[in-house]
Amino acid sequence: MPENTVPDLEALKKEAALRAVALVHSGMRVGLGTGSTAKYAIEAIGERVLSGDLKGVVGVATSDASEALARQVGIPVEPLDPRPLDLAIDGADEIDPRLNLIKGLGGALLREKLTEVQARQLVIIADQTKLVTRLGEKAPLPVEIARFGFLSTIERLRALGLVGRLRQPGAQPYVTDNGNYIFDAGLPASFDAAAFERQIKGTLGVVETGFFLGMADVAFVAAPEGVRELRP
Ligand SMILES: O=C(CO)[C@H](O)[C@H](O)COP(=O)(O)O
Repeated sequence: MPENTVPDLEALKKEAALRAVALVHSGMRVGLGTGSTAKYAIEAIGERVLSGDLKGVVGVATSDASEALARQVGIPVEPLDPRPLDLAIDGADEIDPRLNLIKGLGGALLREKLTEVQARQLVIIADQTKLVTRLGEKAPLPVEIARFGFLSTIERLRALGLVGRLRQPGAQPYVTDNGNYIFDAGLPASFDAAAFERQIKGTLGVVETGFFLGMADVAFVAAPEGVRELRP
């Protein structure tokens, strides 16, 4: 690529998505992620379903938006049940060198975690801007909290040292598919992610955090030089 050329992020996201979709085979139950990168994967699975290349594939969607898109592109969708998923494909907001993740800037963290924890293989797709040396470097940690008493929950989170704000894109707070709010928390420069996760999850009013620790099996990360396959 010539110097000073800005990489086309959408093209990179699509390249990463196509690498993941190559892992989908007929008969699989596949977790369908949420966000602008996962969208390319859902569209590509749909194309393979419609062309007859993939038969008997069923999607389990991680958001209302992904479910609508999946149905639109021809992927049969089922609700999550206790059976394992063969594969889940999703984007991420940050990916550290051990493939620990921050997810949830798209607001779907709870359904993503519920779905992806049941996947035999969690495949992350991203462009290179999502790589970080430590979680919290670029993105806040989304924390899904109950609406009832949310100001009290936020006080409790602040008492843990989390500096942040309620997600509020307009006049009203952002509401997740589950009817909850999101507190976007800046993370300290140094912390033990697993211990911090337990502490935040143990806070009254917290529903789930955007830490996805030890969950990803592989990440396809696209850069102008090509797609890298990263493993923990
Ligand atoms: O966690 C997510 C949604 O809850 C997304 O996977 C994450 O925000 C990445 O999205 P994008 O591919 O649009 O950058």
